[in-house]
Amino acid sequence: MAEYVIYETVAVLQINNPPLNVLSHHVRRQLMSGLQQALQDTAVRSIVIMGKGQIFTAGADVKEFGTEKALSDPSLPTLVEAVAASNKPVVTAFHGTTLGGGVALALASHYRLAASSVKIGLPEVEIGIVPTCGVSQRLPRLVGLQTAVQMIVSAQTMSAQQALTTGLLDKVVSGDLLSEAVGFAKSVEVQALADRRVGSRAVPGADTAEDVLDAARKRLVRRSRGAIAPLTCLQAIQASLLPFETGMKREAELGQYLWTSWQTGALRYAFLAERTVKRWYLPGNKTVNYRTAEPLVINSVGVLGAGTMGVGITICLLQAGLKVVLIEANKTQLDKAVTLIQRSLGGRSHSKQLSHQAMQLRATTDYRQLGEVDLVIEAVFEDLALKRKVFQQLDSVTKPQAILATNTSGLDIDKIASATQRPDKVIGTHFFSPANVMRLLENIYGRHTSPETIATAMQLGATIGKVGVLVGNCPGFVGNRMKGLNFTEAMFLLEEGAEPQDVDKVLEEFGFAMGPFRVSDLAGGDVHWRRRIQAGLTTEQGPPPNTPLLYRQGNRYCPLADMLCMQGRFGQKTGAGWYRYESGSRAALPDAVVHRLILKHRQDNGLQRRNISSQEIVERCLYPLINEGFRILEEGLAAGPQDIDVIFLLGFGWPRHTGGPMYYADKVVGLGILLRCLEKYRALHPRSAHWVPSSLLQTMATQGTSLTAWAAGSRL
Ligand SMILES: CCCCCC/C=C/CC(=O)SCCNC(=O)CCNC(=O)[C@H](O)C(C)(C)COP(=O)(O)OP(=O)(O)OC[C@H]1O[C@@H](n2cnc3c(N)ncnc32)[C@H](O)[C@@H]1OP(=O)(O)O
Repeated sequence: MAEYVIYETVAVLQINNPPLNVLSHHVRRQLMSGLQQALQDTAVRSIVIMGKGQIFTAGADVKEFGTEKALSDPSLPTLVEAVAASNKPVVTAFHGTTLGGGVALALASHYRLAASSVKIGLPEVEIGIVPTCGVSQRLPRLVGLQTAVQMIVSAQTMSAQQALTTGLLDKVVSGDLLSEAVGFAKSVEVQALADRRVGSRAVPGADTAEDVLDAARKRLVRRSRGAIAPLTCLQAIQASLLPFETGMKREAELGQYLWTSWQTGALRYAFLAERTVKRWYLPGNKTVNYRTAEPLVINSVGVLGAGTMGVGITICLLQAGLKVVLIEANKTQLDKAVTLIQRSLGGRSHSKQLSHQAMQLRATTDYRQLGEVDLVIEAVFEDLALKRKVFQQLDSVTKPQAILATNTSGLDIDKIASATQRPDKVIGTHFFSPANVMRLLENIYGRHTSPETIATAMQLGATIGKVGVLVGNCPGFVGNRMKGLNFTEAMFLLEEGAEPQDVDKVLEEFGFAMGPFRVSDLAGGDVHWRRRIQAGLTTEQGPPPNTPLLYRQGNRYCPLADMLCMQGRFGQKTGAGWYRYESGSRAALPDAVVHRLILKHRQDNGLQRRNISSQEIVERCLYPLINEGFRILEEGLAAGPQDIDVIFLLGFGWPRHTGGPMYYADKVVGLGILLRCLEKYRALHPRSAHWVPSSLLQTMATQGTSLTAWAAGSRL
């Protein structure tokens, strides 16, 4: 609701819709009625709009979007324009976070005041819409084009001080916001309003406008990769150079275009999915869930292994204020890791000026130092036998109630847990590299993992700023199990006529930051080569004895990646992989050696080259992965499609504007079309089991059920 209180001549409208004061329909109705009451009351000479509780407002109610309520009277644009039309001065005073629609109200007001700790932002582009309600027209008039572009297109928040400097705020206050705002409102009651109306001003620096817009356009064309909101927002900003009323019309047209686009639905879904997965439950037993399981309190964590992952994990833990004991048998490696960690946390190594966070680190070669920690994250080399040995040791040196987590990207959690006497306290915590940057934490429960252990791992993820997604135990878990198929098909496309750069280009145009071959070169081809060797698919010398070159373990197999690795071409780190890299450069250059290798492979094996369309590249690389997602749901290894989508959005750079693989399949491709496509490729490639449609997909496609609607209904 919104409260209405009079302080002498000032009417204060306070938004009170906890926790985030979103501008839901009932709030807008009360704000509008408060505004009208204040305008009619002759004793009222000025109006303050502010918020109660922790923040001013998180903006429009995203959960109303797509429903009638979003447009119900008064809509946000109607309310904002009523503020702009007020003939009594309106002062908006904000604190905490002020986003989207809150900024729109402020820009329509005559004065803007904020507490010094405020963060102001326009996240609309992230949910695929234009900042309408006059924001795209008033903001450039107030702060100039350059800052407006920066705020609207980057969606980054601005501090109170920055907002004051740019002219967005009239005053920053440090005392009690209510009394400051009331005092300020009184002081402006006699001031003329005409030149306080932002809409009546001209955009400053209009003479350099074209340069600013051109530069922004060039940047966005490069970065947007299929997302339509950023460039549309830029067009709206450009319209601020027109007379205000014409610009407002243009803003409305562009706003409507995005409001009804499929991409805004996908982006909104992504926003909500990231929050939904926090409400975890076991797919096979909903009684075990975030409400019923209590996490243990974790104050100190042991990290075992000071390689790249161990260092990244340690940084996250220290940044969250936890105490960390870092164990590494190799002293040189340990010292190197400590320097990296201290540097990353802003402290200087071997000096007394370590940051407070860095001082919470104890680095040692002695396992016994793990005796008092509440939880250990093992981050040693990805080798089952090694991990089992390490877990046996951990079991003997840690206190009995300590949780033992393994940072594995695909090994069997149950096999690791069975090396201990406490399988109920063993869990997988799969961090993504670089661990201190990537927001995803894939938590894997084993057969014996207790609800308390799961709750603790999920809580730890939240503490260190990650989005934890709970999944079941299977080779590769959810992320790598699905992702592997994408690379498999990408290689088959090389056999059939494509070059690595063709495949990468199409998938980058689809929205991925990097195509599969560039990703492979970045990650190091040897990582997966070792896994294929472990799985018996290949050997360091080539195919295992008596094995056909193009078939392994009953399925079609492409040996090209193995051939590159046998030549020591592991990717960027060796200067050559699917591409070549000039010394010190990360630019992937098409390589004639790879071209000849593919050509020879095709000739030697009688593989016919044909032209492959972009559409086929997308279908071949993405549909098997999606089909596997359906299998994962069918097998009860993920609670819902949101969990899978969040893994891909945050862990694998899946383009956010498509919502994630499962949303994309459901809402963009359509399950019926997906099924027919899988069947088509299954007929063409009968030796690839991943083209066999999952039964869940078949049922849903046949019954015309929507996956997202089905999932929303089954979520706790
Ligand atoms: C023709 C019609 C025109 C209509 C005009 C449309 C105009 C739109 C302008 C806008 O205002 S668009 C909306 C802009 N705002 C956002 O995108 C909100 C972004 N929110 C955030 O960044 C964060 O939530 C936060 C505000 C920084 C707070 O972060 P925190 O980590 O503290 O909390 P969360 O876990 O993120 O959220 C808690 C809870 O609240 C829900 N929520 C957050 N923001 C909104 C919102 N704007 N609307 C509805 N609900 C919101 C969030 O989903 C969580 O709830 P859940 O149940 O756990 O999902």
